[in-house]
Amino acid sequence: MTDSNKILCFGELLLHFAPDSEGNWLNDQSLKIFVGGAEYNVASALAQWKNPVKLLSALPENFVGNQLKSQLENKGIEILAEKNNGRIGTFYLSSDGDMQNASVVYDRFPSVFTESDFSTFSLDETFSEVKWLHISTITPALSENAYQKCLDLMKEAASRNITVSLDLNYRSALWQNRNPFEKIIALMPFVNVLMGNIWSIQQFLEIPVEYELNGSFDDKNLLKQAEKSALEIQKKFPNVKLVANTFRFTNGEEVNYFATLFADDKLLVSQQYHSDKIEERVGSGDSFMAALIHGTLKGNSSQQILEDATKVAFKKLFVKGDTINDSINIEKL
Ligand SMILES: O=C(O)C(=O)C[C@H](O)[C@H](O)CO
Repeated sequence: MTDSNKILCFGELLLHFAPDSEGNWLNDQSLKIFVGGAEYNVASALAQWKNPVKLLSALPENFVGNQLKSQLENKGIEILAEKNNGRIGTFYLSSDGDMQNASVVYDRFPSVFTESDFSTFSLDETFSEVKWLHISTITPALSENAYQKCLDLMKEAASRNITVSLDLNYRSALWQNRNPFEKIIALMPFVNVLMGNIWSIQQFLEIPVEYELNGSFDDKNLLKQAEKSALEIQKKFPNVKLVANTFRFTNGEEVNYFATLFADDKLLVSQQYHSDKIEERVGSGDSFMAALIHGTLKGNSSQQILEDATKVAFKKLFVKGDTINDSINIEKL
């Protein structure tokens, strides 16, 4: 029997158009394009660190789809691609923009992913050699089929003893006029590793931020709240073994960054990082998630997992594009 050692990620592959914010790209007739998508970003980092990875996604049946497929394969990502005549989803975000605010323009409805019924691959094929499943809260927001597939994959993973991770990343443009609570709460019983922050936990799981916070990154109440939220999560969902929180405080170009990990009934706190100038606001959380998966699968201590993931995520703030590059080697941070 072959050992199960693959990480399966499920999510939409996107093209990210990154114009400069002054609009010079129009005169220059030149636009930066990155390949993105939260789960793809995780898969890409994991593959770069030599983990066997599969991505369940969707690709159009045209040369764009074929070229993307080759690109992924060259990176060492095995792709299970649903196919139809749709187009690849895209988003526009200027080179200094932030996914979390209104500056992102999505153009992904419909797309080959949002139109898919995800029926091409059987569960046996999808889960063959898999030991970890990763999904983010972006995917269940995309279509009823995508949400249903998240639920089916998570249920199946739990029944096969496959670890399940969920990144609680909130994209307001995707949940307009909808409360995500009901959908996300239905996924939670199958989750073992959760990543987010005290505010996304409040947003998705309705576990409130109760401590008064003064807005500064060294407010001790942030830690008290991180512990309280994690305890509450474990009370409601005992299968959750790890809860990671990232704390990114940006003020203009300046950034302060640290993270926490609740593991074995204890809140661990990482080293703090500071820079006067942030270079890239996209993909840092995804690189944190990838490092969390990598370190857990390697059997590293919880404190080392946390320190490595925090350092990776901080370094990603200086790497352009949605994914990490060779400058971030988790074995030599
Ligand atoms: O917003 C989305 O749906 C994306 O997946 C795009 C980005 O790559 C992702 O948000 C970065 O975390």
